[in-house]
Formats: sequence, structure tokens, C-alpha cells
Amino acid sequence: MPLHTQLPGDLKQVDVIIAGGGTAGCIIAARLAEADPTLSILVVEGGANNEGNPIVKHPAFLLAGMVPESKTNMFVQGLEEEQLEGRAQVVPTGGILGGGSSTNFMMYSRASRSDYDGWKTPGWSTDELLPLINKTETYHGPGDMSKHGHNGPIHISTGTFRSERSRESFIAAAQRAGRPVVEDAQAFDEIGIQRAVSYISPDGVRQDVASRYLLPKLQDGLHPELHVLVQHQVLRIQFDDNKKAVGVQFRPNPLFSADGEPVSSTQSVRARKLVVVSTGALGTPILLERSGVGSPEVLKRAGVSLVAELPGVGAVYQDHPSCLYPYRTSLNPEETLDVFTRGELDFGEWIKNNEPRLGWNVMDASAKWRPEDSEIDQLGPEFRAAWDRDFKSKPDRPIAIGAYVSSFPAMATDIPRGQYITVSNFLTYPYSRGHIHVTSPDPSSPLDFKTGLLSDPQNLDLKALLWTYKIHREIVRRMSIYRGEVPSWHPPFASDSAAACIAIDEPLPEPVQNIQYTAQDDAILEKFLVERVATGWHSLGTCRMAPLDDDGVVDKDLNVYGVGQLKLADLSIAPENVGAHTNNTALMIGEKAAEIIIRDLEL
Ligand SMILES: Cc1cc2nc3c(=O)[nH]c(=O)nc-3n(C[C@H](O)[C@H](O)[C@H](O)COP(=O)(O)OP(=O)(O)OC[C@H]3O[C@@H](n4cnc5c(N)ncnc54)[C@H](O)[C@@H]3O)c2cc1C
Repeated sequence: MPLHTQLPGDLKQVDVIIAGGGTAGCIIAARLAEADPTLSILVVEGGANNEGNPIVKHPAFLLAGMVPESKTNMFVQGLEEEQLEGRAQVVPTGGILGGGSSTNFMMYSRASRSDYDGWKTPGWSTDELLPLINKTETYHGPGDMSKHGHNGPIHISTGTFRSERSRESFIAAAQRAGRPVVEDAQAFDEIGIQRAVSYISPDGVRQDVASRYLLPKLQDGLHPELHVLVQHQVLRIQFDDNKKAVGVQFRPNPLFSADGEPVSSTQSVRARKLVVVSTGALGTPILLERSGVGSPEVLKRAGVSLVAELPGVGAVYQDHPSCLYPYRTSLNPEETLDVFTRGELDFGEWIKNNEPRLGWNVMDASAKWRPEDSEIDQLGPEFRAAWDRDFKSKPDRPIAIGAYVSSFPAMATDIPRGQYITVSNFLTYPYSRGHIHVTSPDPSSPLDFKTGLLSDPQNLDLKALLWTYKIHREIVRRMSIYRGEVPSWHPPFASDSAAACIAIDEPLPEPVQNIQYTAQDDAILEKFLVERVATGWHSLGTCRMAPLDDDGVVDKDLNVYGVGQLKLADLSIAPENVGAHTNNTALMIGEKAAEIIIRDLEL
């Protein structure tokens, strides 16, 4: 099987090099090999092969990749940010074959119709992209079947377990709180709360792109020209005198060398027809800049010679600012995964006994939140103006998305034993922007990276997060299993405030009244958000597909402006944000890029 940890000596030149074997990259490699098995392709992936890795395969181990010493995620260190009270963000991103699809939390979530239409790029409207999006999936979920795909590699289902009582209590409470509950909020036009489905097969296995697209092609004996080199980092793209991308320089990833062993020297491989960069929204701008493609000022400061002037590279960083709010419940131990978050889970026993909860990602409901018109004015005149401009005429646009989690969201060593639920909020269209740049040609030097979370001058993002906190708390307070908040993860409201955290032994008596937050409560909540808001792990938009004079980096066919034979294909190219968790958009970009390349190379 042509999966290598060392580049074979005779593999000096291929037709197509794909830098990065992540969500989009694996799809591109597999689709190109399928279109023409004689085309020689090399994927260079910084992380390890994911095959057989139990952390990847079993959804229940989703938090295992989040510990700092993990070798399945990379953690990109940001700088201290003034508006976050000096906090620096550390942004995780997939760092193994399959990229984020191998390490993410598997929440199935599709964009809104107005998202891709709003990209205003020929060939990229929602109607044009829908066949490609549906081509990725075999859908086993609820709703109108004509809105989903049924023959694709990625199975979408509820896996082998759902915490029924937890989920139904949340759904019933949402209805009581007056929020819309829908069967399927992933059909591109509906807003509401639904029973979640995930990137998990009905028999409980994670549906990452390496396992579902790429590895089968490496193993079937029919694609001998498809090669994957793992555990190697691409350092630079090489250009000829005509600024045509003709190869890449790479080195073994130091993460996989034995302690103290020096990293062997760099190597290179040539591409006859095309180099595709698919190293993710955090990796791609860095790779371009280190190769001399970017803003002249940034490159000069970093000591990198200029190949092509493209000020848009890394000029924008977008994310979904996020906050997690856990609550105490009356659930039983077998209805959450808190045994895992307390570090008491015996992995071996679960695997041996084929425990159904292994095939569960604890995300039992998902939400697309949108305020009622009457709620907008409470957020101030600036928010009303932004709403009228950006949301009012787009009823498919959620202000935030949420995941309802039947567990505590992190290793739960500092809270009392118990069974928890968590509501996470991700702001979908933040007005804040960050940036990401290199500071030196050395791949191990620190980055000039700021997420920009909560930096919008009108504080619109803060207001939206404030609103989402209040509405989901009202839902949770109406749940039959609700027993109060986990105070250390909620704002420190004064003990005599109606908003103060509580601990109770019974559900709140019906009818539950909404908390009336005072100005002082709001101030405490805002301060808490500034202190706690964090990356939603949905980095995008760092090398936008947009016109050159709008800081674009690639055109509609993903060609990098000003150079030849070089395309980008990952979430870095997203011109604007999407109202969804981002894996589905990355899958779509992989399929779309493959279609474009197959056409361009006349395969
Ligand atoms: C913790 C976490 C949880 C998430 N949960 C969800 C979820 O539940 N649902 C959802 O829809 N989305 C989720 N996402 C987001 C989603 O997984 C990503 O948006 C998506 O995977 C991005 O795809 P991509 O192709 O742009 O990049 P990636 O999938 O990140 O691929 C980039 C690849 O390039 C490799 N690479 C980087 N630099 C180099 C280099 N120099 N040389 C060689 N290789 C390199 C990386 O190792 C990686 O494999 C989550 C993300 C994270 C991090």
C-alpha cells in the first residue's frame, strides 16, 4: 500500500502534489485517483496515519484529542489580545491524516442557503453546490430525504447510542420556552432545534475522510499511482522563474522523531502539473507566506523574499466565538459520559465489550438560534441596525448555533461528582476579525496570530453572545432533569440576584418564569464573556476566494493570483462565514476542488 513514512527514493516527481491530507485534501486525492488511476498523486500530510487509531474510530473518545500532548490535533498559539483582557487563544486544528474530520466532534451541520449564495462567486451558488454536498453523504437522519444524499462515502446517523431522556427533556423544554423545534435544521433553509445526527455510521464508527475516501483507494490495488506520505511537514512551495509552482520542500515532522533525535534535513519533490495546498485555514496562509506569496510588508518583516504580492494572505481570520455552559442534572451515570471526563473510563473494557456508548459523541441535539424581532431592540440600537442590514431579509440565517451535550465538556476533576449537561454556543457571523502571519522563514518560529474575538468596535458580538446565554439558560431551566448551574462555569451573579446560580433537588415548579436580568447582571455577564469567550475551532477565511482588489487570494477556480499551477482548497478560501459547524463546508470544498481540477487537467 503506497502509504509511506519515508518518501521512496524513486518518487522524485509526480503529476499532482497535495500539501495537507485533511478534510478537503483527502477528498481531492481520492476523487482525482478515481478519475484517472494513471495520474500520479502525492499527498504530504504532517500528521500520522489515522488507521486503527481508537481515538479516531470511537466517537466517545472525542475529548482525548484535546489534551495538550495529543498527537491527533495541532494547537496553534496566538498572541495576547487586549480586548480579551490579555488572554491568548490556543486554537486546535486537526493534525492527523483526515485532518479535522478525524478529530472533530462529529456534529453534522450544514450551512444556510444564503451563505454560499452570499459568496457571490460564479459556480459556487447553493444550487450549484448542493449536488456536490449531497454526493459526500449517505444520510440516515430525519426530515425530507430529497434534501440529502444517499450514496456518498460519509454516513450520517445517530450512531449506536443517544441519551434519550436527556435529549427529549431538552426538546420539550425548548418547546415550552417558545423556541422552534424542527425535524431537520440541516436542509439549508430551516432554523430551529433538532434531535442531532452526526458523522457517525449506524454501527458507531466515526466517518472521517481518510477512512471513507482515501484509505480504501490505497488498499484496493487499483490506484498504484496514489501515494500518501505521512508525518512530514511541507515547508515551502517551490516556484520556477515564471512563478509556476513546480514542487514542494518538506521535512519529517519533529513531533514524531524520538526524543532528542535531530530532524533530518529537508527534501523536495516535483510536480509536473499542479500543486494543491490544503493545509487548513491556519496552515495555508503560513505556507504561502513562507514561500514568498503574501503582503510585501509582512514578508519583509519576516525576512522572506517576495515571489508574488498578495496582501490578502492571512489578512483576515474568522472563527465562531464560543462559550460552554454546564448544568447539574438528575441523569443517571449511564446517561452521560461523565465517567470519561472524570478519567474513570476503562477504554479496554468498553472496546472488549463493544459498549454501545462508544458510538456516541454526546451531542444529542443541535440548534440554530435566531432571536424574535421583539428581542432585537433589547440589544441596543447598533444591534438593531446590524440586524436590519444583515439578518432581517435572510430568514435562514442563525445568529448562533448550539450543541446540546449530555456530559460535562472537559476533564471534570475540579467539580463535584455528578451527571452534567452542557450547552455550547457558537456565534455564526461575528463582526470581529483577526489575522495570521509568519514572523520568520523558520517553521518553528512563533506566529503573528490574533483571533480578534470580540474586537468589533460596536460590541455586536458580545451582545449576541449575551442573548444566546440567556435564551439557552431559559430552556435548560425548564428541563425536567435540571438541577442548577455549575457556578464556576457561569457568570458570578450576585447571590441576591434573580440570575444567581442555584443548586436544587427537584425541577423548578411550573410555570417557570424567565429570569429578569438587571443592568448589573448584564455587566457581570459581559465581563464573564470577555474573560471566557474562546475559539469555536472553526477557523476560516484566511486566503479568501474573492476579487484581487477585495484582498482575494484565489479566483473562482481556486487558482492563486499572480502565480501558476497553484490552487488552494480548504477552509482558508471561504470568502465569508457560514451558519454551521464547518466540516460540511470543508467537505464541499474538497468535492468542488476535485471537480475543478478534473476539468482543468482534462482527466
Ligand atoms: C476540536 C474540533 C472540533 C470540531 N468539531 C466539529 C464538529 O463537530 N462539526 C463540524 O462540522 N466541524 C467541526 N470542527 C471543524 C472541522 O473539523 C474543520 O473546519 C475542518 O476539518 C477543516 O477542514 P480543512 O480541510 O479546511 O482543514 P483540515 O481538516 O484541518 O486539514 C488540514 C490538514 O493539513 C495538515 N497540515 C497542516 N499543515 C501542514 C504542513 N505544513 N504540511 C503538511 N500537512 C499539514 C493537517 O495535519 C491537516 O491534516 C471541529 C474542529 C476541531 C479542531
